[in-house]
Amino acid sequence: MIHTLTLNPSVDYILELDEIIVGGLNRIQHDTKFPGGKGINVSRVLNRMDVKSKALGFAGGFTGEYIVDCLNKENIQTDFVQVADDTRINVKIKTKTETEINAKGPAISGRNFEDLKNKIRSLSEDDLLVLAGSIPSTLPESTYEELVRICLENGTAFVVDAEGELLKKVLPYKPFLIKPNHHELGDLFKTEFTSAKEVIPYGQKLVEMGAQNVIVSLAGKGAVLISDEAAYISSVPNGEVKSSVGAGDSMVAGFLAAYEKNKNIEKAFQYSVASGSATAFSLGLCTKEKAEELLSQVSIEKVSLKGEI
Ligand SMILES: Nc1ncnc2c1ncn2[C@@H]1O[C@H](COP(=O)(O)OP(=O)(O)OP(=O)(O)O)[C@@H](O)[C@H]1O
Ligand SMILES: O=P(O)(O)OC[C@@]1(O)O[C@H](CO)[C@@H](O)[C@@H]1O
Repeated sequence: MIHTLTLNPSVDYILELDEIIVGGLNRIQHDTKFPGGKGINVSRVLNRMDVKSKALGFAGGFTGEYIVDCLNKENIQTDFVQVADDTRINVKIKTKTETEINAKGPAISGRNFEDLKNKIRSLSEDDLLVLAGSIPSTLPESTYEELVRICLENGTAFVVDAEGELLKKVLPYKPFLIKPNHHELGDLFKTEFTSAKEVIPYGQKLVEMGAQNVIVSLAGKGAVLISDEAAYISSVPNGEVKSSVGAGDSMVAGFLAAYEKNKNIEKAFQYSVASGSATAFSLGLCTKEKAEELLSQVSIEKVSLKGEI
């Protein structure tokens, strides 16, 4: 079974207004809240795609209760370690552009972390763990590495969607999939990208460092999948972006949902991009119907890594 791990979940509070006046009183036209955090978004999209998963992580206080309650109401199984402080609230401000204010998250005690590790220890080779998002500031940057070592011992495949050192440190353990966006990839290699093609050699470096499959998203400019056999460049559908919060997580969920059905990397990538765009074109996460409606607009070009196209 797929398990998602959100060490730093959030209540996402989405505020819509024409413009924001810094230093002034702003009245909101529309506001919504969602249970958020990257792993939780993956579980919610998987559920909409009829794939069962269990959401793990740390949750505390009234915000933690809200998240667990929302997930359970959606029939998503949860097994969170209860922590003393409140789960964070992240503010997403949607004007003509999108501004995100992500909080730090609660303190995690040594006991909390031990309890979480015991839950990861109970996974087997029939399970897959998705480790996604930032970690609370009281945990060290080796946290994901420590957890994927447990996965390796138990034969549990894993997927990582994280930034910087958190991501770099898990590569030698051979993640099945990683999904940096082009900014995160650029930060890793101290460079910038303007097109999908430019990303390929850097994706190949991540494959050499251990990743089995690398998806790099470039928002409206497309996406790339690189493995040790080939690279695929994808177009993205045209549409109006309503909120891109969770678009990357929807790509991970879409990829896993499709791969579980057909074991075909190229088709799973196409479904992944359609899912990402379906979320970008929605306020909140995509539905299966919306993702499938966009599928025919996602064209995939295979790029052989041995030279020919
Ligand atoms: N302007 C757009 N037009 C079409 N699709 C888009 C657009 N912006 C984002 N998407 C879809 O969302 C996917 C993920 O976008 P992006 O590269 O912003 O990922 P991310 O930064 O990981 O997302 P997140 O906001 O979840 O952190 C893209 O691959 C694409 O499918
Ligand atoms: O602070 P992190 O953990 O990097 O990201 C958290 C977050 O921005 O990611 C999700 C969208 O991908 C949101 O639901 C959530 O607020």
